[in-house]
Amino acid sequence: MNTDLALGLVRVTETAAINASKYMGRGDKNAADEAAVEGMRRMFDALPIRGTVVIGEGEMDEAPMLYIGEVLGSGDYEVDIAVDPLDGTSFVAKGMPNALAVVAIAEKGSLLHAPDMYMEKLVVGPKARGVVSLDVPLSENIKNVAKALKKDVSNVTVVIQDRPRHQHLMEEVRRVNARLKLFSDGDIQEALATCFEESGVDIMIGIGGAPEGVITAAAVKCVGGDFQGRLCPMNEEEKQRCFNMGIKDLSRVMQLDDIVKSDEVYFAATGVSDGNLLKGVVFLGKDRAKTSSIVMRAKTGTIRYINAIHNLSRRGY
Ligand SMILES: O=P(O)(O)OC[C@H]1O[C@](O)(COP(=O)(O)O)[C@@H](O)[C@@H]1O
Ligand SMILES: [Mn+2]
Repeated sequence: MNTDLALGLVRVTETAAINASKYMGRGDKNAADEAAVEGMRRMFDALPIRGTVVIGEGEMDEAPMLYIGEVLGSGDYEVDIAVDPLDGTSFVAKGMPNALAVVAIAEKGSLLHAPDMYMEKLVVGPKARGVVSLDVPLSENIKNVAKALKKDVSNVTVVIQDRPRHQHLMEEVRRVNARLKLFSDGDIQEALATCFEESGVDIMIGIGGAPEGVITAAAVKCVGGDFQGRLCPMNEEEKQRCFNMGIKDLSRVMQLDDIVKSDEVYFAATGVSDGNLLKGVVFLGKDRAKTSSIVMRAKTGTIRYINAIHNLSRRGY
């Protein structure tokens, strides 16, 4: 795969982030999302790839752009694309921190092709790789992670999205006296934090979006952590959609290598509003904006932080 793609991919998330950040605090999550989608799509089309969206903004009938199956790019290098133009749409609408523009691309045929639905996820960092499973109780996973990290269980921190569907998980964390961190939205950023030791979180578990799951898996592969996922169809129609996309066994826990089959995978993210990992977009004077991004490649394990100052009028914003 062309290694220059890393910079090209950052342009995609930078543009999505700048576009979305114009909607900070306007109370309109759809407008923020649409702006991100437009920016992302435009910059994808400038890349020398022929990319197919394998998981993203919904299926063709329900999403005008970046829908599953959409082909992007102006070259012939074939890749799979997983997109979430704006993770944390409600953060942008409310003018809150932690919104990100994110994307992952990988060698053709290597990313999970699935509908835009829910997925159960379990994520840990590199030192706890191989010691957790979605098939065992959370309490057991916590104990195994404590052992792997050489920590007391009471010092292990589990991060969970604050939703009623996760009540039983929260109770289990409390029952074993581990630490619990809740978040309202944006599970990609929270999950990825488990792979950065200084973040102070060790395990992310819970049900969230499947596109976010595939993108998180790509990022986790780049940093050497562990990811497991299981699709959660909510009704017969969603089950049928999975079967139509070739997913036969819905009860099976998918391992990281099932979701991201190749090492030829890149992940890029740009902060829209300030977050744990990245700063948000800052507008400087009349026509400049500063962005902060991360881009990673699994094959080499390189993690790049890229700060950029954009001249908006010259770039045609
Ligand atoms: O809000 P729900 O239905 O619980 O879904 C959880 C999903 O929503 C998010 O919190 C926000 O996603 P969007 O901003 O892309 O809508 C995701 O990070 C998470 O995976
Ligand atoms: Mn999202």
